[in-house]
Amino acid sequence: MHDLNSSNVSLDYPFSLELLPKKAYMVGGAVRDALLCRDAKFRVSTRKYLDLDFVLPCDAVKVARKIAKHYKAGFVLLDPQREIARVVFPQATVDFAQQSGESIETDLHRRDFTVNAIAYNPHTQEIIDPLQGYADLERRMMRMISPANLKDDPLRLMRAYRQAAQLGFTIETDTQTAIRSLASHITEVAAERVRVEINYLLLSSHSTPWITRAWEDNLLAPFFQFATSESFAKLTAVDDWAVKLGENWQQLGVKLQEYVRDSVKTTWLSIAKLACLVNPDPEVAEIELQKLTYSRAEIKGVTTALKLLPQLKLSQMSLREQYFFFQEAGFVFPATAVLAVVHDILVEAIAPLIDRYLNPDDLVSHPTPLLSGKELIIALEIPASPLLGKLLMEIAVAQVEGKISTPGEAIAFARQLFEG
Ligand SMILES: Nc1ccn([C@@H]2O[C@H](COP(=O)(O)OP(=O)(O)OP(=O)(O)O)[C@@H](O)[C@H]2O)c(=O)n1
Ligand SMILES: [Mg+2]
Repeated sequence: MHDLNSSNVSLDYPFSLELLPKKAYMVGGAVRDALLCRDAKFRVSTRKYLDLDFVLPCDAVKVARKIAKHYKAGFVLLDPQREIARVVFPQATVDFAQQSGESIETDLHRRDFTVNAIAYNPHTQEIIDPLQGYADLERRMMRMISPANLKDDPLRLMRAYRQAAQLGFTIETDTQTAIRSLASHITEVAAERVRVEINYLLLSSHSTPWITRAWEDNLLAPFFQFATSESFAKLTAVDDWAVKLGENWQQLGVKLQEYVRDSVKTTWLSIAKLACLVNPDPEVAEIELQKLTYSRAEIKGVTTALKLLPQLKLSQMSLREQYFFFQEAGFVFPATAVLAVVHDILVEAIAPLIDRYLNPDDLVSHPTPLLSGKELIIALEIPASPLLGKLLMEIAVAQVEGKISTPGEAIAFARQLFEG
């Protein structure tokens, strides 16, 4: 039998196994990945942060509580009814769940895919694999346990594509057929859970063919009603251009990989991709993304990029226009730049803007105010009002245009505007 210990794979548990009852099983992704890891060529992603799942025949919450207490780790009661609790260590999250059904085999039969339905007893090193998940791991295949299980939790329909993408697997033919026929059930799933899967599928270029297939199999149409096959083709263009721009402007490449929202893994590159899938009208896009429970920062990212795109399509921008462009773009600039080239705007046309953005001393993209609002109030003896904001803005523009460069000149310039 396949033995996790017969290999050079070491499973580092974040707690002592002595605290775990004799009849406890590790299940899910951790077992799957550990078995895959035995053969380095299967290894797709190395994980720093562990996510472990244990199934216990009884007292799951009690055991979790005890372990959390022992290590002063975080404790979250996820589901008191079904007895699921989470213990959060600095380098790992461990879920403890009450076994579903009268045996571990029954529990495994209720899961999503065979490769995720392998249990491992860390005390005895016994592997329980009633659905031949190991054989599917060797074939590198996502195979459903049954269509009924997919229907029980239709998010599993999307998990097939996400995990195939992450693991470099294929989806077995009957499974794919079942997914297609059950696709309409995806709308029964909480939007938040769908969003998490979408985000994983937007995260890397490996996933692009898989999100495209998920769309072709009708899993995404309810969420991106305006998307077409061209929209999905653009995702590949985003991946390719991100690499090309990153070669030319390394810092831009780095920024595109930065997270907008860490816990659920949205990068600026994902923002550019989302902008390809939603309606190009920012107001409509906003509604689509709200329904998918994207955060305000994520929605702002997409709508800002969409709003700025038409400006980049125009020829030469004046310094004044560039100043306002950067004011609006802010952090969203890298995503906007990628979106622009994907929409056939020439790299040469936006290169000067990229150079400005990456130069911290550039006044157009990173203005350093000559005067504060307070200083202007004192100098001109005017009250705080919207006019003040306008004057400060005109000072900034005049500075960008090289008309003024000292606080004194700024005051004189503002006085002239104010009095004239
Ligand atoms: N909708 C779901 C979610 C999870 N599971 C089961 O619960 C396990 C753990 O779930 P999760 O941590 O979400 O996924 P993993 O498969 O572990 O994948 P990863 O953590 O790598 O994303 C899965 O392997 C699977 O057995 C399931 O059957 N149906
Ligand atoms: Mg997991």
